[in-house]
Amino acid sequence: MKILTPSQLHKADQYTIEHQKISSWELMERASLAAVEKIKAILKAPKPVTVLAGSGNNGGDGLAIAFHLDQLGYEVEVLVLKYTTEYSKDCKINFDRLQAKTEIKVEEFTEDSNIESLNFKPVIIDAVFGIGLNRALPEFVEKVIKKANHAQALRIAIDVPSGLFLSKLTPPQSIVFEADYTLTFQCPKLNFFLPDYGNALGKIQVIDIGLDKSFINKLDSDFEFVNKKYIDGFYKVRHRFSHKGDYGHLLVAGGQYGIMGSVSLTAKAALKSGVGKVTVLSPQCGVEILQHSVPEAMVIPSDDIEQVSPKHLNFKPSNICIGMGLGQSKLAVKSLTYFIRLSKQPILIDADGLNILSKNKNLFEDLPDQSILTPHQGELKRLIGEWGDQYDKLDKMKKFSRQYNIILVSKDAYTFTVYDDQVYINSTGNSGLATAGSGDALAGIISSFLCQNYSPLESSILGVYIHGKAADFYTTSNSELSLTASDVINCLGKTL
Ligand SMILES: NC(=O)C1=CN([C@@H]2O[C@H](COP(=O)(O)OP(=O)(O)OC[C@H]3O[C@@H](n4cnc5c(N)ncnc54)[C@H](O)[C@@H]3O)[C@@H](O)[C@H]2O)[C@H](O)CC1
Ligand SMILES: [K+]
Repeated sequence: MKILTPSQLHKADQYTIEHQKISSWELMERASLAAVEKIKAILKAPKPVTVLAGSGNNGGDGLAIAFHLDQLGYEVEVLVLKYTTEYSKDCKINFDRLQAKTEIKVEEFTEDSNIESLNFKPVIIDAVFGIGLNRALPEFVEKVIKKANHAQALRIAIDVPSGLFLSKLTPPQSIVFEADYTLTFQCPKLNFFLPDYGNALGKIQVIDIGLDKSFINKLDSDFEFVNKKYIDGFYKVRHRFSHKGDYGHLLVAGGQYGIMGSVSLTAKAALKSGVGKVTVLSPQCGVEILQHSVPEAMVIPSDDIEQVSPKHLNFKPSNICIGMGLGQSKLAVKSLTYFIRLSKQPILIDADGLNILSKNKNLFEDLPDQSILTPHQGELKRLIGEWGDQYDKLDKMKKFSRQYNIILVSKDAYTFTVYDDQVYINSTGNSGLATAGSGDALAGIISSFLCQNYSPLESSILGVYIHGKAADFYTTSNSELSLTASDVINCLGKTL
């Protein structure tokens, strides 16, 4: 799903209005009715609602939502935060409709209003600002939002949590509506996925309001929101008449004394993601552990008891995955160098392998094209250097990926896969993934798809997607904090 900018969305609005021969008010009504359906599903039963409405079209949405909730028997009150002298055309239509057709109490708030008397119902709907916010919130609006954020209420933002900027980064310490749910129209917005105010979004639900698809398809965007529809576009169905040779042979190289679980998780995750065969190059101390923990994997003992060492292989791996538990000793550096130079296919480098790369940048020249690096944020900083703000970080990631022709999987609350100036933002996963071994499992999953003839970019996008999907499956019946990397692996079979 393309991630569009506010100006692209405005253009799509206009095009749709002209080509579907509808009025802007009808488009607003369509959007608002769709939002009401989502609100009903979230609330499950009517609850008293306070609608905070602005005087622009986001406010117009809010007034339409108030009207339709009232028609459904909800107890609704409306607070209009009149931050412009005039209502937008469509907002005014909805304002007049409320006055004419309902008994709803509509209170107009301006900068001279007394905020102390303000109370909220158990559900607060934020329709104050949407994609049109272009400067700091008026002070009186800030005060109302701050009070709403402290109220004992369920908070639902319409289109964008008010106070969040979309066309630039929101200044630190800004007041932003802290939504439990954000119901956003047509596509998510890039700033939703940046850590600065990412927690203000709550659960994001995208509402397709029928903007003209042919127009949207022609729009350029560097950002793709990866959902199931996107995955279905390249996911391969297996054929009955196939054999394990069709699904590749992965070499996993890593582990050291006391950290054998890392490669065990990687090997298991690779097997649970469909690779044909896995061989682990393991320190001698880990051979028995691996034979017990992952009987489906073959094991080659390193020449060293406690660490991996360069090793002549008696088979040609389809792809190599290296780094987890590798350590950063001289021998580890030698091993990484050896396998980077041995591999003619894209190689996946994770964990200590990345830290070694950061300290031996000469190795980048030897990386096969479209190799995959899977750093968490600390490892990313060591790879690409410190960044200023989040936009600077995005630029640095794109530049790094282009400079070395590699796929960069930046693991975070929303994992960004970066290649060829495109950024693929994953839609699955949850906070439970912030747990030991989660990255080892991801490395195995992505490597597994590499061996199954997905392109390195597809392998990365698909691997990140099902890694998060497995975590989401687990947390449908378990808490996020109880999630372990083994749970992710055990749930992989539930993902596609
Ligand atoms: N295709 C869609 O996504 C549709 C979206 N709809 C809704 O329309 C809003 C966007 O409406 P717009 O009037 O452009 O902007 P806002 O309502 O977000 O802002 C109101 C207005 O206020 C002015 N303004 C901006 N910043 C400030 C400020 N800090 N202080 C005072 N005034 C400010 C500016 O002029 C804005 O225009 C979108 O989010 C959806 O909710 C349609 O309903 C359906 C199609
Ligand atoms: K809003």
